[in-house]
Amino acid sequence: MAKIDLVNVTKRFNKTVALDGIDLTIHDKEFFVLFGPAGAGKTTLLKVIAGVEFPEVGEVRISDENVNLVEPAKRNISMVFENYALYPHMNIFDNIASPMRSPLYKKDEATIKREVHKVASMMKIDHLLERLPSQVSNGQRQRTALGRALVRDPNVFLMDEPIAHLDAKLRHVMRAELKEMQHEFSTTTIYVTHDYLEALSLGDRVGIINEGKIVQIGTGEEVYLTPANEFVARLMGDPEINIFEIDLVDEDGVLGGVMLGQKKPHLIPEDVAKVINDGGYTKIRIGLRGNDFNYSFTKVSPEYMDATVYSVEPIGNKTILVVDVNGEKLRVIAPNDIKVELDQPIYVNVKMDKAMFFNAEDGNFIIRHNQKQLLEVD
Ligand SMILES: Nc1ncnc2c1ncn2[C@@H]1O[C@H](COP(=O)(O)OP(=O)(O)OP(=O)(O)O)[C@@H](O)[C@H]1O
Repeated sequence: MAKIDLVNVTKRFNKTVALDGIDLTIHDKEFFVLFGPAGAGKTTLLKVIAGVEFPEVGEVRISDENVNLVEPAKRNISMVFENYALYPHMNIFDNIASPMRSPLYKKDEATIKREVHKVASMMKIDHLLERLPSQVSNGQRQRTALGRALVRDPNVFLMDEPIAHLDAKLRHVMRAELKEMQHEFSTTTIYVTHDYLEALSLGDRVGIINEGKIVQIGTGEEVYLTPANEFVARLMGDPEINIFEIDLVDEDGVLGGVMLGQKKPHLIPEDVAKVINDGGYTKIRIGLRGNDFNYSFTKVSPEYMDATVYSVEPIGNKTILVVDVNGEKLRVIAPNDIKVELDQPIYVNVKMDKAMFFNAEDGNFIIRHNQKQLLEVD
């Protein structure tokens, strides 16, 4: 049982502010994903919770107790890093058992045997217990490291990109397994990643961190569908979301947006128009993900904009088309069997009902169509 509170936590390394006044509560038994770009402060945040870095300002509380002065070994926190350090001379069983043989958390051998087998079966490595780390695969080594961290029954489980170095296929498998195991953990977990798919699929909630500050906290759906600002929108998704300016035009009380060098405005959905009008926003940018376009090789209607194919990048089960609309390059997702030539004419229309509207002044999210209903859907 452990709830974690960070209260105004600031950590500097000389002139670098790694954590800048972080206020954050992780609920008991929550699987919380910390997501952000390189250098954002993710690892430092874990280290402050583990007690291996000390914040200059602020408080770390575990289960409502201030642990600032509690040394790392006494916090009963397990950490798994990308570079799992297994003992090379010990077999998998002894590696997993090692925390339970340490003086601080010592258990009797019968308990150790039971716990190692339980965890090993959860990790699907129970047939490998006699082998040395050098005799198992990368993925199995990683599972051993996860098992070793789990076996101690820690109050808190900190994982720093534990599967980042695995190849894409194995990462996919491990991601699915971690999700399955999540229910069995029942241990408050903070999981660091810079892979947005991992963030979206694993977390009860996702916290997005940038330059030492928490930018947004929400469920995967919330941060994907309603990112707090353009920065979060750009982080979430591959290919990156398209964000460009539109000029608002009011024709007899109906709000439209002129975009991408077109003459005719696109109609802005009524619920969005109301929020934009009520908020007095004048400079707007819209965000559209790769799926939020229709395209055709014939001009099916006047709304379709003239474009040309700028580049074609097949990636597995889809193709990313970069199309040029009046000099603006848009990333559009197409099926992987699409037949297309460079510089070929193409006609593109935007799905305004999918567009996210941002305030161009500060990059903050304003609204999208049907927002409330979208977030209510399970
Ligand atoms: N021991 C240290 N000494 C000096 N600067 C440090 C130290 N540890 C971290 N930093 C700096 O603090 C900032 C945050 O680093 P941190 O490792 O927490 O980022 P991160 O989000 O985990 O990045 P990554 O995804 O690249 O691992 C960075 O600018 C980093 O260079």
